[in-house]
Amino acid sequence: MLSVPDAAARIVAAVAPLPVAPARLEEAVGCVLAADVVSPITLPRWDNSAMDGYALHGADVVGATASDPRHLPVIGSVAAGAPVPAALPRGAAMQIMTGAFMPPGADTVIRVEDTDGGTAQVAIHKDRDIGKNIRRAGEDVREGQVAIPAGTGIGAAQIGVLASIGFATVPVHRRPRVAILGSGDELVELEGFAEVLAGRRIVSSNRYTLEALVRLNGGVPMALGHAPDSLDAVRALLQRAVDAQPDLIVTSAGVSVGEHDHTRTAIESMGTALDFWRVRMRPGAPIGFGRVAGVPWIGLPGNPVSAMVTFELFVRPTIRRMLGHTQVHRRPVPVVLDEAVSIGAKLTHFYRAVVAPGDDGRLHARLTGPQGSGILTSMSLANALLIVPEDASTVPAGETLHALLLGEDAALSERFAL
Ligand SMILES: Nc1nc2c(c(=O)[nH]1)N[C@H]1C(S)=C(S)[C@@H](COP(=O)(O)OP(=O)(O)OC[C@H]3O[C@@H](n4cnc5c(N)ncnc54)[C@H](O)[C@@H]3O)O[C@H]1N2
Ligand code: MOO
Repeated sequence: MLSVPDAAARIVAAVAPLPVAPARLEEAVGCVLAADVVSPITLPRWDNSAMDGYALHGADVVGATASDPRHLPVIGSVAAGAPVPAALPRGAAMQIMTGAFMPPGADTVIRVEDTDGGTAQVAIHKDRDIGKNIRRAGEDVREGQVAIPAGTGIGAAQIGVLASIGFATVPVHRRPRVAILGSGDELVELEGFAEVLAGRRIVSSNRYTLEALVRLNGGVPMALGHAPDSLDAVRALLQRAVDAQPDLIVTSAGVSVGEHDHTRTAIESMGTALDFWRVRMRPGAPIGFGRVAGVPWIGLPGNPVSAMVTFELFVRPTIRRMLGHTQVHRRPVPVVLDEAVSIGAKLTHFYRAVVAPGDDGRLHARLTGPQGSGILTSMSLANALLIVPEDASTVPAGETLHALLLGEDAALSERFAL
């Protein structure tokens, strides 16, 4: 049985970033830039005002105070979007709005709060901002400069930069199309909820969690439903998945040792050997990896928590690698245990936990409650997976272990990672 890091490394090494294609800027969020983006323009393009106020020559208002203001004639007004104004002579002021061109000659904008007056005459009663409140041409980006380097993940800020320098499309690695399929006679999708009410079936929640996880991580989910528990049906569904030409096939269930666990057998019967099956972890031990008709396949266990945990550890990094990310794994953060934890088997355990900063400035962890791998609410309450090493039978409260932060709280990792 492989360790978790070895298994993850093996899967990630077996895939590569997908081919590069232009994406519409609006659709590029979550992708990775495949080439340096060189700015065709300088930004800001011209010196402009950072404040609403009066443009003037600083030398004209030296020493201005509320009790000893400087009075200047206002010779015009310039708004954002208006043409470049006339030059400003000494001894005069021009009303100016945030973002408007600076009139040539002016070296200062005094904000409106530090003035009294209007459109004909202005009294300046503070000289604190002499030489200030001007956004200089080129202070953001310069023409010919790499505005965003290849390999950068595209978030909202990158979208903003790319838009402001005129990129309507950007070169990115194509998003992986991920086929999601399940198996089990007990399953229905939501349309069949009456069967659940009648006590005969359960909802195939994995179909929904895996689809959401694929989407959240930048892939394109293709939910292909589930097959009944027969080798032929599982094989037929796998063939449908292959025919849909995905970049990755993710199955849930059918990888354990039960009489109805057909996924592995089906895969093997389709002419491909498994690369590995089983990892020294709980939940999720029966995870498998291989290829079906050349398409990488990750076989997740059916238990809903196991499917989610193994997705985080194995599928997410695979999607990220295909998207072109270099940092594909979550970075473990040290956490202080607020309760003792113990493990039953010599396997690395991933416990659902709530992690939050404590008064000591460190992250603290407590479990979400019962940890059965069918208890999906334990996952919905958690913002982290607590990693309990296989050689630690009991770890007392107060000790430090590591955790993987999930979802929105993953951003905390950067602050607390070692
Ligand atoms: N004798 C043994 N039995 C089991 C072992 C073992 O080592 N020896 N391992 C257990 C562990 S751990 C896991 S995890 C499961 C893995 O089972 P499979 O991946 O083969 O999945 P199934 O047996 O079909 O289902 C397990 C469980 O999950 C539910 N399920 C399946 N698909 C879905 C879905 N799409 N949505 C929601 N829930 C689903 C299914 O109803 C079962 O309750 O095996 C243990 N057994
Ligand atoms: O490994 Mo199973 O995934 O514990 O529930």
